[in-house]
Amino acid sequence: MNIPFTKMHGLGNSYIFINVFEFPIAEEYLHDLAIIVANKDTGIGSDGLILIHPTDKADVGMRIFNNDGSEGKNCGNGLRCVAKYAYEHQLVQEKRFTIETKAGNVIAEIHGDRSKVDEVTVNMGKPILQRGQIPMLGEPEQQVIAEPFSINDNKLAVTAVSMGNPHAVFFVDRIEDAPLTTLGPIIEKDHRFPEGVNVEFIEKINEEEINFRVWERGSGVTQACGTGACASVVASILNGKLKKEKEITVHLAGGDLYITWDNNDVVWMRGKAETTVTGTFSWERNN
Ligand SMILES: N[C@@H](CCC[C@H](N)C(=O)O)C(=O)O
Repeated sequence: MNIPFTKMHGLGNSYIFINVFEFPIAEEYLHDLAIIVANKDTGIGSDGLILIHPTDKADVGMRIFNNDGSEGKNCGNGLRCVAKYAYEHQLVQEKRFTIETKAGNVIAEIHGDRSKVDEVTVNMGKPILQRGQIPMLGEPEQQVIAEPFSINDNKLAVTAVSMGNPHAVFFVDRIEDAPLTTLGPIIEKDHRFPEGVNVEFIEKINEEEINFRVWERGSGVTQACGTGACASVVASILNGKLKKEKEITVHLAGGDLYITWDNNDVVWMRGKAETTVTGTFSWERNN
C-alpha cells in the first residue's frame, strides 16, 4: 500500500497527516499504522498519526493516534496543523472554519494566506473540571484543585483539567527539576485516572509567562502539547497563580504558545503550525 502523507508539527510536536478526502484508510489499519509511521528507526518518525477526514458535522474532521497506536480525543498542536493543511489545500474556503474532533467541534482561524499559513488561533471551548468527566476517580461533581497526590514516595499536589482529553498538572519551583521521565510514565497509568492521563509540570515565571514540560499519554515526552498548554493555564488560574482574560505565554520545549482563558470560560490557543515534508509511505502489511 502506498500512502501519501504530510509530516507537520506544532512546536516540534510532530504527526504524520493523511488526507482521507483523497486517500481513505480502513479502520482496522489505523492502530498499527500509527505505530509504524511514528517509529523513527523503521518508519517516518513522529509523535503519532492524524487523519484529516470529511464529516457532515463540521467543515473538516480530525482523528489523532498517539505513537503507541492509542486514539486520543483531542490534540491542540494537531488542530493548528489540520487548519493550516485544510486552508492551504483548499479543503475549506474561509479563514474561519470548524474542525470536528472526538471531543466535539472547535473553531479555527487562519493567520496568513493560502500560500503560507503562519499561525492559527483555535477556540478550544470550555475546559471540563468535574472529576467524573476528566475522568478521575472520586466524587464525580468535585473539582480537583491542588489535591494531595502521593505517588511512590513523592507527595505532590494535582490539578486535573480536561480539554476533551485528560491532563494532570503539577507545579514545580524550577522546570529543570521536573520529574518528567521518572514520574511522568507512572502518573500516566495511575489507577486514579481510569483512561490514563497526560502529565504536565509547570513553573510560573511571572503574571504572563509559564514554563511547561509534558509527558503525553500514549506518546511519552514530546516537545509540546497544545491541549496540555491550555490545561496548564486553566490550572494556574484555578490555583490563583494567573488571571483570566490575560494572554499567557507558555514556554514549551519546542517553542511558545499563547493561551487565554476568557471571562466566558472559553480557552483560546494561538501558535505556529509548520510543514516538514510530504511524500509517499510504502507499507507492506504482514497479514
Ligand atoms: N499532543 C497533543 C495531544 C495528543 C493526545 C494526547 N496524547 C492524549 O492521548 O490525550 C496536543 O497538542 O494537544
